[in-house]
Amino acid sequence: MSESAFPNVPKRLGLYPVVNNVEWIARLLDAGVRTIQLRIKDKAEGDVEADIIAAIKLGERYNARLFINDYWRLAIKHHAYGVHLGQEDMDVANLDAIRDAGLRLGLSTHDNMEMDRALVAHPSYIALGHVFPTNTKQMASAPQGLAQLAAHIKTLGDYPTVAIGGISLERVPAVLATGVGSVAVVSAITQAADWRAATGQLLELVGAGDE
Ligand SMILES: Cc1ncc(COP(=O)(O)OP(=O)(O)O)c(N)n1
Ligand SMILES: Cc1nc(C(=O)O)sc1CCOP(=O)(O)O
Ligand SMILES: [Mg+2]
Repeated sequence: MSESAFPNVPKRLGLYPVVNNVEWIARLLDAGVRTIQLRIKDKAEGDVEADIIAAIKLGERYNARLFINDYWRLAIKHHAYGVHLGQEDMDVANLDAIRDAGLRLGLSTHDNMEMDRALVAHPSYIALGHVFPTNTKQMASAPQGLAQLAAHIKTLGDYPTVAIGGISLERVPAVLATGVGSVAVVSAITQAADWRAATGQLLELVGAGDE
């Protein structure tokens, strides 16, 4: 792995919905979201390529920061803003190819060891999870909680950071108090009784991120 850094992202990426289809990307960009992730799981590349192309086009139209989860080859091929990868993904992805193509990279971390490993790659941002229990994804580790999150944010200093996992609207103020630059959510939006109202309230609290 080379020692060069990935392209910068703003320190504050703001509200960061993680969604599993293009319809959500379209509605959330229209609602004012400017950092977003397309997270489709466990499909063949040929079955997701059209959705990835459509999501990237939407991201460009709204001048938004669209990250593609997992499908790094397609993200490179179609010039996405960025890619999000987990620790296991790092074992198989070609990080040099992602960086050489000029894409930003976000990496997941869940503890000190994973943070150290991620930092060696000099990603554009570090995601820290899961903060609270979550029903959206089966996690191998325990929730890290707010105190551990705050300690990690302090260690990371000026590095762009994203908190994820079990973050509800009610929990956002405490999460922001750790100094984290971005709040990633799935169910707080996609399972909300009124997604538009939830997104508006979340944007009000977290912001859409810096330019
Ligand atoms: C912003 C953000 N943080 C963490 C993750 C989780 O990524 P990963 O560990 O690779 O797990 P999957 O999402 O691929 O199941 C994420 N997607 N986004
Ligand atoms: C996709 C994902 N990754 C996590 C991590 O900790 O790496 S937690 C998570 C799911 C987050 O969903 P919700 O906002 O509904 O809890
Ligand atoms: Mg992954």
